[in-house]
Order: sequence, then C-alpha cells, then structure tokens
Amino acid sequence: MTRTFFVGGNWKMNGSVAAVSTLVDGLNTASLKQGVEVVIAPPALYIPAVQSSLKAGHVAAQNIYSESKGAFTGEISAEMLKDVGVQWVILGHSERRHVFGETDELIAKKAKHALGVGLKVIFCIGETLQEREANKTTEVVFHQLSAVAQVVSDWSNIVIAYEPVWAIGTGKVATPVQAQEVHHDIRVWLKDHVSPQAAENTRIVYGGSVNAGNCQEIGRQADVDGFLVGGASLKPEFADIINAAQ
Ligand SMILES: O=C[C@H](O)COP(=O)(O)O
Repeated sequence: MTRTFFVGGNWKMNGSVAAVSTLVDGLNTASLKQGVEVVIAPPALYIPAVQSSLKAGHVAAQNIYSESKGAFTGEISAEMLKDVGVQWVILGHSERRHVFGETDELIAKKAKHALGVGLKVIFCIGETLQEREANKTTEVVFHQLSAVAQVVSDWSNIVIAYEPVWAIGTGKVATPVQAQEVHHDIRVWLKDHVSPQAAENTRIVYGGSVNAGNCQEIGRQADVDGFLVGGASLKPEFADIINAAQ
C-alpha cells in the first residue's frame, strides 16, 4: 500500500481573525501538489473559520480532554469536535507533555477516546536533547508508543509524528539520516508490537524546524511520510513544504 504524503500545520497558540484569513487565502490561492493530505491545526477558537474557508485540506484540533463532557473547565472533548465536523486531533505534542505535564498514560487515554469517537489522531512522540545524548532515543519513543499500544489495537487512524524536542522551534532540524533512523526504528516497532500491516500502512511524519529549505531532503527518506510543521506553517513557505511531497 502506498502511504499518502501527509503535511500538518500546527499553528500552536498563534493567530488572529485577520491572520487566519490571510493564511487560508494564501493556501487557497497557492499552487499545491495534488495527492497530499494537508491538515491545519489552528487554535480551537479559529477552527470554524478555517473549516469554512480552507479548500485544500482538513482541520485538526491541537488537543482534547479524555472525557466526553462534564466539569472540566477549559477543556474540549472529542465528541464536541465530531459535533462541529472536525476529523483530526493532535495528541501528545511535546508542549502538552512538557509545559502542561501530560503523561504517556493520559495521552493514551485521550487517543483511545478520540479514536473511539471516530477522530483521526496525529500522535506526537520524541526525545529531549538530554535523552538523545544519553542514547535513549529509541527507549523513549518506544515507551511513548507502548503506552498507546496498550489501549489501542487499530492504528489505521493514527499518524505518528516523530518530533525530537530539541528540534522544535529551535532551528536545529534533525539531519535526514537522524530522522530516517528513528522513523525506521518506529516502523520496526510497529511491525513487532502492532502488526506488519500497521508497519506498512502507518504514516510516520517528521516535525521539528521543518522549512522550505530542508523539507526536500528529509521528505525523500524512505520512512518519512510527511511533516508536522510549526513555525513555517504560519508563513507562505508552508505551500513549498506541501509541494515537497515525494
Ligand atoms: O507541531 C509542530 C512542531 O512542534 C514543530 O514546530 P516547529 O516547526 O516550529 O519546530
């Protein structure tokens, strides 16, 4: 099976009514390669605006809580996303893990709930610089994967985003070889711990300082099936990254 190239734009906590309109207009008028799955994750408040105006892609939320409804001030649920027609959610982003203290267990619970409701999940994993320097990269990402594998058996609606924490927003992009190595290890892990089909079919995308200048080479790696882009998704160069699809 061919894995459709996937490019996500995670706007994080950036934007305004005016900026959303400019960004979406830019994407709507850009010349974009066909056959690339584009998913934009604006701040939740701007989801309806992007959803109603974006032509060449779908919309994701940047987070959900693991419960359906109730006394959880400030949170939104998978059911609410489904209710307004959102298909995707990002879970396990390193900023959720490190700024908001989300654990592997909570992220797994959210993933199970989101998938059960019918959402597709962009599941982020990745090691810190300290962990990489201690040669713990695979140990860390395998642990993050295992937490979800313990509660989810069907990975067909999951895109894995490998995002080394040291590369996020730092300008220090992983080399193509570094990205390929970890993506390959993740694919082997999927084969051994989920199924050969999951290994073959699951998209594994790279995130961390992707830009128009480095995307071609990284995107060419055998086990890199796309990108999750932060900073550059807020700029016109995001169209070039989409067009780097192999
Ligand atoms: O979700 C996106 C990643 O955190 C990458 O962010 P960045 O492209 O700004 O490094």
